[in-house]
Amino acid sequence: MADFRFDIRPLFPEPIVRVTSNLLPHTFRGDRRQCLDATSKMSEIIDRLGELSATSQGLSKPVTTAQRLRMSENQTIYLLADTEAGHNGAVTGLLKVGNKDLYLFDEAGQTRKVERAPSILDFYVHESRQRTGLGKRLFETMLREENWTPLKCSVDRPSEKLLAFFGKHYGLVRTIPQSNNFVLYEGYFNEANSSSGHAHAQSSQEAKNELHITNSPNTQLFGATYLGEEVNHRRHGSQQQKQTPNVLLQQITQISPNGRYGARHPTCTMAEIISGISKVSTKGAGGTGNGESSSGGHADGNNIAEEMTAQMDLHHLEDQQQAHGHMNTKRMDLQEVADQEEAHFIRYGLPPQIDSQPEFEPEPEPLTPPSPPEVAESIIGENRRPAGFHLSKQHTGMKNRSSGVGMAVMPTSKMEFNQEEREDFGVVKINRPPGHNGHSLGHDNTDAVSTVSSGNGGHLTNEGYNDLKFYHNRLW
Ligand SMILES: CC(=O)SCCNC(=O)CCNC(=O)[C@H](O)C(C)(C)COP(=O)(O)OP(=O)(O)OC[C@H]1O[C@@H](n2cnc3c(N)ncnc32)[C@H](O)[C@@H]1OP(=O)(O)O
Repeated sequence: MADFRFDIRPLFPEPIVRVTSNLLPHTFRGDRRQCLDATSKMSEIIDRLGELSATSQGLSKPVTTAQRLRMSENQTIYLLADTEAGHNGAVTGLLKVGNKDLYLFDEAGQTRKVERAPSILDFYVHESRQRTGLGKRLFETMLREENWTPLKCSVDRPSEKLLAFFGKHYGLVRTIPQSNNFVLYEGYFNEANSSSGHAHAQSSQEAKNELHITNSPNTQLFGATYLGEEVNHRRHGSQQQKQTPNVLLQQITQISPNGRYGARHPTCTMAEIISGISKVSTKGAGGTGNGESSSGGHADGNNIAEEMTAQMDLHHLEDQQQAHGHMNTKRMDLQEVADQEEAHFIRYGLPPQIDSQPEFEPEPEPLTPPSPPEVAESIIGENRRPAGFHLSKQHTGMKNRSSGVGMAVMPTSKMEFNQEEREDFGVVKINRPPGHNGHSLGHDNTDAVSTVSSGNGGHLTNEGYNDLKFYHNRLW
């Protein structure tokens, strides 16, 4: 059994506790000092149980760690303890669940995207207590708390023991073949079987949007967005689209890609900054100098500065928390992506697939003291001088290379990628509506003629588009 050098009983006023990203039992009440103590102990418990589970499943690296739970937004761990065991009590089981966006085959072999699918991610009962009903007890508690049914659970690469467990306790035997590592049981897509209504609503939404997807790299990268658009277009015609211009935008938001491409990004990204610049430059359309640009965009510029200051305050707070062992920032850099791929390899012996959505979360950055902040240079017209505030590396993107780049290439309302001809690397057309060639500087789509740069047009391409290289060099 998993016993510890400390008394686990204060952490387990109930035999089963629920732990989320704050690493505290759901029952926890205490002051700051007690909170730190509890998170540290809970981390140790989760790490140990995660290791035991990995060993039991023959994995070389745990799927469950405290650090990963801390970095995840929608995962929950249920821990089962025997407070009577030994001097300090013992922890006997762990069940990690979460919601995943999955591409799944239904019984007819059609691909469906299911958002926030209830998923069983890691399940372990100590060897000395297996087959005594503890697994069922833990699982039933989880079902109650999450308001899930066994049939609606997708199971991430179940072991033989877990398959037997589902068969014995819930009569679930017949699975729907999948191309990824998740196992679903027949009846998963039957709407009548939806317990919480969550999955039901999902299916209706899918049917509405015709979310059958192709296997093309574009679909994998950008999701099924344009299929929905096409269907909408065919069904309702372009008039409908004009009447509801944000329907497509909404689809783009809703049908975001999953896997690492769908990972939440920090709000301060190069794409957003460029987008902010475009807004500013709109005011100075046709202008050629700094004066027009900055005066026109003064209010927006202030807004951006305020926003960045607010974010800076927030992240400064996070930096302080990091120094105290509270790493709540959700960041992912290239090393982390590599780590996740490695974790996937460990679990599956396969390279990760975009739509398999295996259980991997962004690894946190190592616990290091916050680096000295850098002074950011304002990018807004005349305001291009050292800002009156400090930005951390996170704001400048120095440590967020993958996230920043990800956002930079994600289709947003401000960026499009329907290039009609080959262009130089690093050139991004901003807010050029489909079908427009955007060659005219006098065009009313003023975002495409940003005057935020130095005024001589030196940061526009020959064709009048913002040159990403310029912003890249300024910001990164
Ligand atoms: C997504 C994932 O996490 S996959 C990994 C699942 N975890 C593991 O394989 C780790 C090792 N196994 C375990 O930790 C446990 O066996 C669990 C979590 C699967 C089940 O917990 P238990 O406490 O054993 O479950 P519980 O006692 O409620 O139910 C027992 C039933 O589970 C199945 N089961 C449990 N252990 C075994 C086993 N060694 N061999 C075959 N079936 C088993 C059987 O159906 C068993 O019923 P039976 O004893 O009548 O045959």
